[in-house]
Amino acid sequence: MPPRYDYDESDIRVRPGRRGSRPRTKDRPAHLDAVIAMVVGVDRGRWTCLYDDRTVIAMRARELGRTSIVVGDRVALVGDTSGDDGSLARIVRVEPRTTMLRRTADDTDPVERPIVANADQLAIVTAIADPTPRPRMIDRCLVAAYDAGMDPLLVLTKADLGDPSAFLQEYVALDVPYVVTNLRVDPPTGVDQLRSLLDGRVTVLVGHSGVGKSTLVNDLVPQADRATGHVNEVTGRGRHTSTSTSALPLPGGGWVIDTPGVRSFGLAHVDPTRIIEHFPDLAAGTADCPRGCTHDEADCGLDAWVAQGHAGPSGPARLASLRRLLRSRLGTPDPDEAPAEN
Ligand SMILES: Nc1nc2c(ncn2[C@@H]2O[C@H](COP(=O)(O)OP(=O)(O)OP(=O)(O)O)[C@@H](O)[C@H]2O)c(=O)[nH]1
Ligand SMILES: [Zn+2]
Repeated sequence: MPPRYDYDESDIRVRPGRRGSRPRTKDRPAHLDAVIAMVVGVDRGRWTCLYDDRTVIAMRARELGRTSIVVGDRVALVGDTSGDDGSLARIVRVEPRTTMLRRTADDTDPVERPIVANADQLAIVTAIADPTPRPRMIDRCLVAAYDAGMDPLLVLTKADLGDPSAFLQEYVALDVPYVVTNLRVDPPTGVDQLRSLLDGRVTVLVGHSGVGKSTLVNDLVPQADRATGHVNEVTGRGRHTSTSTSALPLPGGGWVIDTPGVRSFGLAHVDPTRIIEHFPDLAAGTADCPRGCTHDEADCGLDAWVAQGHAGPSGPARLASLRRLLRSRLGTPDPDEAPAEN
């Protein structure tokens, strides 16, 4: 079998170039001299890449058209890869991706927005209080993680503000690993455990503003300097870091990728008939469903199954969450969900 490449739609759509002379995908030069770098930041048409411990700023080659290039992507660079001040390399190719975390603006928006490539873990960061946990947002993130082929991880912050057991009880049936942190004690608790869960992996952090993501990242990556507004040494860009996605190397190996601004996941790209598969605690309960059950209808077998306690104490809430998601996905907006932000 030929290798599968995760080409963007702009690679396969045959459309004449604006001047009619742009090379087609198959005619692209091979760029045998290219080096492979990792994209660690994106800002206004410039990609910050890490190659051989050098931070190289690059632009996108014209021949790539509108191919999306996101943090985590492995890219082929040509031109000036010195990383010297003012130097600019050129991205000529995006390597095949192992995973792609995507979202849409809302549940019916047809435009997919790729967020991060090649990450293998999605850390869903929630505060025990301040701000109040939003279980449906967490369920959405879980669906996004499973759909992207990433392992979810629950990070529950601000343990000084309340008892996490009730919250965790909601997710026991899911078998999702979790860690509880408290940075208001000396020494802070949970951070070492979190560090070991991130070790050697590429983890994307998502969560609402104020849950303590930046504080955690600063703890995990001492030179991260998140959200201070200074030029960031690792990403090399001068923009206020908390407004752009960036990948930071963990001292113990692996990467942590902070995604400020991703407050919600639109899931228009997830096939509604597959959403149930992303609720592993409920999926087994569909055995008694009628053929083609949408799981949001009177005959659905899930009601009885959940009522019998098979999905644990959180079953009813999770079933309600599944149905909200299905309705939203099918175009009935949920008034309680905050609109997604870019
Ligand atoms: N009580 C308590 N507060 C914490 C803890 N960790 C962080 N905070 C505070 O929570 C507030 C928000 O933390 P940030 O790290 O800025 O939160 P964030 O998720 O990065 O928010 P954005 O930058 O807006 O995306 C800050 O005032 C932190 O000091 C904790 O363990 N307990
Ligand atoms: Zn059903």
